[in-house]
Amino acid sequence: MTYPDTKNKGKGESGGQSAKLSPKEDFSQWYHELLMTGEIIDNRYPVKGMCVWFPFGFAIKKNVYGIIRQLLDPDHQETLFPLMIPENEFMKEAQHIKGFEEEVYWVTCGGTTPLEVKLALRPTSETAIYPMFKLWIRSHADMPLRIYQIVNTFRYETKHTRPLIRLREITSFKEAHTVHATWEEAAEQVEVAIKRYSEFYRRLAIPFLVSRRPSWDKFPGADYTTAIDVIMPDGKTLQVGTAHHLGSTFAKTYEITYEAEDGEQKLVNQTCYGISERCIAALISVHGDDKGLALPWEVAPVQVVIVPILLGDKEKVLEVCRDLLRILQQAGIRVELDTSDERPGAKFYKWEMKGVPIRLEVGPRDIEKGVVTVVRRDAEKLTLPREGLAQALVREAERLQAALYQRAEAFANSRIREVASIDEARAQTEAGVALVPWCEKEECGHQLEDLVEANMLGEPQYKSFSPAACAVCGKLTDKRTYMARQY
Ligand SMILES: Nc1ncnc2c1ncn2[C@@H]1O[C@H](COS(=O)(=O)NC(=O)[C@@H](N)CS)[C@@H](O)[C@H]1O
Ligand SMILES: [Zn+2]
Repeated sequence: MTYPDTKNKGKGESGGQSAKLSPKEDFSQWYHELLMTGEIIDNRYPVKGMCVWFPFGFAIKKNVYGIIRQLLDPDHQETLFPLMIPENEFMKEAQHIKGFEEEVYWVTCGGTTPLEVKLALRPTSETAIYPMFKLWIRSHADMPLRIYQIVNTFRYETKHTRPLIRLREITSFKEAHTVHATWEEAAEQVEVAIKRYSEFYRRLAIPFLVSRRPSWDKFPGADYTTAIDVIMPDGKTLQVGTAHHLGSTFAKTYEITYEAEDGEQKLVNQTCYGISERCIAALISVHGDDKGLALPWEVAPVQVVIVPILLGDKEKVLEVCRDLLRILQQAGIRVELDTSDERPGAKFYKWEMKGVPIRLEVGPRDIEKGVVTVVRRDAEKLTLPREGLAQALVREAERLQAALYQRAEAFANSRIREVASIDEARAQTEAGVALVPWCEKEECGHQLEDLVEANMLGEPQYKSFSPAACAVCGKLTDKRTYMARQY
């Protein structure tokens, strides 16, 4: 399948390569162009905030979400709830929790027949799932209950929409919902969720921040929200995962109780935690460079591409390449042999742009010496013997993983700085994250956001700090908040 616009896009008139776009120079243009030329997302669908997955992008997503399933399946059960939520159930949330009534889409008729009861398209599924939890939970024995689903959800976003980042149809919304007998057990589950998300982003070689959101920015109906944020190439942050302690708020609204030992009905405690395709936006943005995508081995649809250098005895070169293809396939590696009639240089450009972790070049001289030229996407070039090549490539893949993480970590660390004053925080959040002393009083928090003109990501988790003066009121505090501009 060819996508005419993507093939020609990215090349100048001469068919050469376009002026190299760099994520650090002009992130937004680089990002939008790469989604097209990298055949990830086609943003030309005629509904605002709704996009099409190209097959290559979809293959990346399948591998990425395969990791999420691997991390959740040992102690969660995957399931599926309906897309549409009856108004009476949805409005319970709107009355009690005032979360999503401004973001929800409604279905009001079937064909030409008006519906008795309007149906909401799930913006997230608490109001679809929790009436069923009321039926499912009877006693202690039914808990802990841990389910998740990976579905599309719909939010009438009024801010600027952006592919993968701010959508009106979120196509790959992984939402987990858990039920516990006590508040403490639910709190433990929030920690488990953050640990699984941390493992997930580490396997994508993506560094991240973990913060407790300020009370005014938690999930509607939650006791607290812990969020995972990634620093994007332009220094703004992207919220790529959230875990919410819901206490018994939804249990009250949906009357979810269990019979305790003493025979009385007790309200349950709940959590929910979600990741969307923003994780793909982070993967593309954090590792991408002026050559295009750079994909970690574990999620790359094509892990190794073989480019024959057709000089001298062409048939011999092709025969050796086909042999290599078979050996690597048998070793379980996702490998392609590019026998198209483009010049090798154009092939190098194409496969680098698509983020292929390792390229093999095989020419007559390599064959003479029984070796292969190996080019890792982070530009490491080496020569390896054909003997034992598959194992050697897996080792190179591990080195690439470490190199990608180190490159990303160095960038992220360069964009975080501890500051003491509001002016320093303003300067730092122009294109980065400021770590600001904050006494945790709400009015100081609101003043901080107003005067710094950036968002509070909240209190860094798993870190402690020495006393410093709150940047607003001067009170000594060992508390800090991250601040940044957010997508
Ligand atoms: N419009 C959107 N487009 C893409 N991703 C989004 C959008 N809105 C939220 N997300 C992502 O989805 C994650 C979960 O959304 S949420 O509102 O924070 N949490 C919930 O909906 C809870 N029910 C947990 S599943 C967010 O952390 C964010 O990464
Ligand atoms: Zn203060």
